[in-house]
Amino acid sequence: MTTPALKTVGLTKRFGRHHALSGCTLDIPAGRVVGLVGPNGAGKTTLLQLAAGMLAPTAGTIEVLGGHPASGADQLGKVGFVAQDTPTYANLSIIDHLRFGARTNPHWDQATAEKRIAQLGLDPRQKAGKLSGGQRAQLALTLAIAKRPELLILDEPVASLDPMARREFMKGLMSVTAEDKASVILSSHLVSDLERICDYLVVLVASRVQIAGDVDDLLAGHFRLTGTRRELADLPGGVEVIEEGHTERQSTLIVRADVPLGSFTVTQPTLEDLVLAYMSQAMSSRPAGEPTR
Ligand SMILES: Nc1ncnc2c1ncn2[C@@H]1O[C@H](COP(=O)(O)OP(=O)(O)OP(=O)(O)O)[C@@H](O)[C@H]1O
Repeated sequence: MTTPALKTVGLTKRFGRHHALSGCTLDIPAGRVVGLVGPNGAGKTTLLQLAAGMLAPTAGTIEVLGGHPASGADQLGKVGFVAQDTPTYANLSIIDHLRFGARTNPHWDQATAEKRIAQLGLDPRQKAGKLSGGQRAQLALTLAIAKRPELLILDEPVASLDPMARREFMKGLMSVTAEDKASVILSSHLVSDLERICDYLVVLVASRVQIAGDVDDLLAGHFRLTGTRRELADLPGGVEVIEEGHTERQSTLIVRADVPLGSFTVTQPTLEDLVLAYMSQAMSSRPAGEPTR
């Protein structure tokens, strides 16, 4: 069996009395592009920072590529991390950033870094402080890619980008994953940002993992049922209702099922339908009055 990219058991992070991440258990195979989706404050950054070794767990365990996060030079060299605010040094030029990368990373790939900067049309002498938000995000991604990491962790990499820049960023990322076979974990509020490139999905809401798995398996195991309330009242065993919506004439259910549903009107939900269903299930099962943070 190959070593998982990320394995957590009961991983929990508290800040004071507040749970930012609760009992998170994941076993994500290597070689995947993983979408970590959840609303504001769900715990996405906390999980990614635990994986990057920037935070220590309160309870539970976490392994990244079979090792402890940030446990030494070897482990640090295997993981590239781009934080949410895509930090760069404002007074250093792009070329200085590449020099710094070359000096601090044992597997640094200068040719790839220079090629990406040229493809992006950036002037290597430009100071990072003078770049736009999107260009800075591209520079931070270039630095992370040129490390040649086995796992690339990107925290909301497209949040500050306009739609064109989003597309360019995702295109760049796709070419990297195709060439390098690296594992990638990237977070977003929106599944629409991720669904074209991710083959594995983790939905995190209110500090808990709601569902995680292979995108194809998730889609194959979930269904949208439509009919009258009466028709849908009597579901067979093995069907779990994730979300339900009713109008006077028609009811719609998103269900998870491992039994035939031949007697119902069944269509295939999109990945976005599925994520929204799990998000609303998690929000509605939160006890009344429980704060979101
Ligand atoms: N250093 C900290 N001290 C106290 N609370 C924190 C700290 N970092 C995060 N939190 C809290 O933990 C929860 C999870 O935060 P986190 O940043 O992981 O969420 P997120 O899913 O990344 O949110 P967003 O999409 O808004 O970036 C939030 O309620 C946040 O306020």
